[in-house]
Amino acid sequence: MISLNQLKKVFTTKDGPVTAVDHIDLQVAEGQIYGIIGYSGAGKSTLIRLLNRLEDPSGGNIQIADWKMDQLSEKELRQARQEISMIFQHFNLLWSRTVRENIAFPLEIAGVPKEERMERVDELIDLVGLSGRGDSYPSQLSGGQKQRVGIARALANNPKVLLCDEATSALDPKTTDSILELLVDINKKLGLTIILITHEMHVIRKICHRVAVMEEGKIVEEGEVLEVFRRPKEAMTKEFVKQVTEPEETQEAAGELFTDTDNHIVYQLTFVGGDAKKPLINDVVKTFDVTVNILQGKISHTQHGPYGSLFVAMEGEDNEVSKAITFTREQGVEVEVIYND
Ligand SMILES: Nc1ncnc2c1ncn2[C@@H]1O[C@H](COP(=O)(O)OP(=O)(O)OP(=O)(O)O)[C@@H](O)[C@H]1O
Repeated sequence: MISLNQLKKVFTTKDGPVTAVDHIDLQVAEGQIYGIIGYSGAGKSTLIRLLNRLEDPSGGNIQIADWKMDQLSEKELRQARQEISMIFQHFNLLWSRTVRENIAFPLEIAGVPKEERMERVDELIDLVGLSGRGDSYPSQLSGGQKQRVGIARALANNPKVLLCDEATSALDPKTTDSILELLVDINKKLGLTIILITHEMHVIRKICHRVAVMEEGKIVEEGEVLEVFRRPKEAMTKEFVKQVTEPEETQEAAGELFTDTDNHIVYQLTFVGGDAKKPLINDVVKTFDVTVNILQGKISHTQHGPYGSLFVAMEGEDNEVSKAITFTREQGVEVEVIYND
């Protein structure tokens, strides 16, 4: 659905040129929820704004559905933008218009007759869970409800692609989850391709099928979400994965627990998919002469199945511990030493 080839954006500033997007190649399949994660300044917003040509590229190509986005006339761009919608961090609603009128706005621009427009608006209000709020003004809505209006408006013209620019960053965690669930719901119901940018790994973990990690305008790592969680390669990716697994807290806890004894090693075991359901610790202590102390464990759900992280301290003769670790790895579980006093 989306193909980027050597995409580049350089801004000219008074301090000289700034390369915000640096020769990016990217493919997104139809129906995918694709996440782009990076810290502030990585170039995410510029990249997403290039996709619908809110920014003009300095080089490279952008293909979305049948549109060669970098080569369109003004008229073609207007047509293409009906197929490529966007939602924003601060919703960008029209404050003097009701919910119904906000959602109807893109239909008015597209010249949809009034009766058809009203029917479509009612459908969209139902789809995003805003029944009964059609006559409210944005100022009378919560943040989550405002974003629901943004989503309904973005879906009005039956787009093929939805771009989400930090769409949940202004929302509290519970509201964030409900908006993410709505995005998954419309992805499934409508087969819509969704690209979202975020600085929160929780958002990627919860709804994305694939993820790209951005740093200094480049994509430094890309892959299926579960695979990236299981084996993050780049330092930047490992930092983002930590946002979900919380090893800092665990390291602190391990330090506290084991200051007075010696020879303790804390391991992080990472399970994905079906591995998360195996009674692995039970098998380890039955098979090898080791004791295992569980410090912290967590299973989270991703779009491709469960992802689990378990922090354990293991004690025993070196030989037995080493055999237990080899056995664990043979079960498809990643093992990493995170604390060794
Ligand atoms: N219009 C502009 N003019 C000049 N420089 C810009 C412009 N827009 C972005 N930049 C620069 O491009 C780089 C990437 O910015 P961008 O906003 O795309 O990053 P980001 O990852 O989205 O970060 P944030 O989440 O803070 O917006 C930054 O160095 C930024 O200062």
